Amino acid sequence: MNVPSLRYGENDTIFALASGAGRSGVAVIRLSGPGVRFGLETMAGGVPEPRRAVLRHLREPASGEVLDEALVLFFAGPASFTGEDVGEFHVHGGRAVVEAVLSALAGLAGFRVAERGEFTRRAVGNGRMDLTAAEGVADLVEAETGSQRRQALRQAGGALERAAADWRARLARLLAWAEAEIDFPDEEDVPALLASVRENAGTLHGEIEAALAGARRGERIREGAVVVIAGPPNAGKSTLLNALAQRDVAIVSPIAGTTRDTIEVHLDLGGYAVTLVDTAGLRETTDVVETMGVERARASLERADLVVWLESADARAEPPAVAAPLLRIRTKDDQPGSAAIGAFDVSLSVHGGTGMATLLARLEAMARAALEGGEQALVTRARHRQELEIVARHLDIVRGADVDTPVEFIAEDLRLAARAVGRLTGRVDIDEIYDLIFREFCIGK
Ligand SMILES: Nc1nc2c(c(=O)[nH]1)N(C=O)[C@@H](CNc1ccc(C(=O)N[C@@H](CCC(=O)O)C(=O)O)cc1)CN2
Ligand SMILES: Nc1nc2c(ncn2[C@@H]2O[C@H](COP(=O)(O)OP(=O)(O)OP(=O)(O)O)[C@@H](O)[C@H]2O)c(=O)[nH]1
Ligand SMILES: [Mg+2]
Repeated sequence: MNVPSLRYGENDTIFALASGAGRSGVAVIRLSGPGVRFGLETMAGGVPEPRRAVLRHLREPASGEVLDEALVLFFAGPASFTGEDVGEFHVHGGRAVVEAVLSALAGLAGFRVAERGEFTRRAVGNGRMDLTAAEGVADLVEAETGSQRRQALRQAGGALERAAADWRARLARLLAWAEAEIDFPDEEDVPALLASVRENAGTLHGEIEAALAGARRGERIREGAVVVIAGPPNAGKSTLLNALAQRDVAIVSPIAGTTRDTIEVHLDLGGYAVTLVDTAGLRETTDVVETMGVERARASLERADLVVWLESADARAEPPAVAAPLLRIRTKDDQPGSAAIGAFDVSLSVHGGTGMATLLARLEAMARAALEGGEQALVTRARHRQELEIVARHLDIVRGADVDTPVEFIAEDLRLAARAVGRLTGRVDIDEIYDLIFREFCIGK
């Protein structure tokens, strides 16, 4: 069925610089929409054979001036990234070249600059991928570590999309059984039918719970694990942050209470993304600004996946109780009196250059222990987890239904479960919505 489009600008031909902003060797300008053939004819003198790169002069349509010599590509819809006709100009990456080609495109009738994510949005709208795969594409562009890249690639390739489509189809089948029972009640079959619906709901429930079990690791891989450096003032926290970041991020000084704001640095720890947070030294103080810093430090400790607690001979304190695992570090072990510090996991001196390899190895091992396997997780965002928790809740009710449960209730839980999967994938079944509306009508109306 052809549903008329209500989205503004959906029939425009969109274009954008697809490669990064700024000077580069080659820049890719991508076009998508019904006007692509016209655009290629007007600016490149013709439409290349699909999926074959050709070298062409790009011309300013009005003046005929040659703007660049470029590689030109054409992908005929629907076999393209967006599902529409797609064109590409691979131009020399200078600012003036890119600017001239973009402004020539802007002058073509029906052409406009693409909005953020609009190419992928059209791919979803044209059924090329679902929302979870589109999120995977976004994650692939953002990926900073190997594990993030592998996770995003799986998701962009449809790992969650396929699982969700399967869950959805099975829910629809269970719903059809339940609804047949509502419309054509046949007393004798009820117990057998109910047993079968319950059993199938139980199997589905198990699969959703298994997906949810990997959610924490999946989300941590994507967002990065949070490692908080904490300890008393002057313990060498900012010095350690700078050493791990291999750049001068935080101010270091012999004055206790130097750091006030929390300072975040993104690190690749053995292939895993980690956000390293430097915090204000914990102590009671009358300084208003430092007090705010200490409050921020305590808030960071609460969201930590790992706390790295620092102490030195000239800065001693017992760690506070925290939920996350805690690694105790003795710093400045080049200082006299260091031996007096009792229990610790790693001893190091940033100035002396000792113990750093041991600390890094410990951090990598802890990151691996906490995140390994997370790249295979189906659930990589809170959004996925929340929808699947709704699905699991309704399936749990269905699998526990007894003979007295009205079949209408079972159908309703199945419907709510299916709807949550629909929100997850962004594929809301039009037939289902029609069914919901027209079921209220009577036959013959
Ligand atoms: N130059 C260029 N490189 C790029 C992209 C692009 O759009 N342009 N991509 C964009 O993000 C990624 C590649 N992704 C793509 C995904 C699907 C299709 C495509 O044409 N799909 C058709 C045909 C499939 C086939 O031949 O196997 C289809 O799905 O029907 C193209 C690129 C990364 N590299
Ligand atoms: N001897 C020695 N001194 C160090 C070492 N690491 C840091 N320091 C010194 O210790 C002092 C405090 O270092 P910071 O890194 O600013 O300490 P901090 O824990 O961030 O302190 P606050 O931000 O005030 O909480 C500075 O004078 C550093 O040079 C080390 O390995 N050996
Ligand atoms: Mg500091």
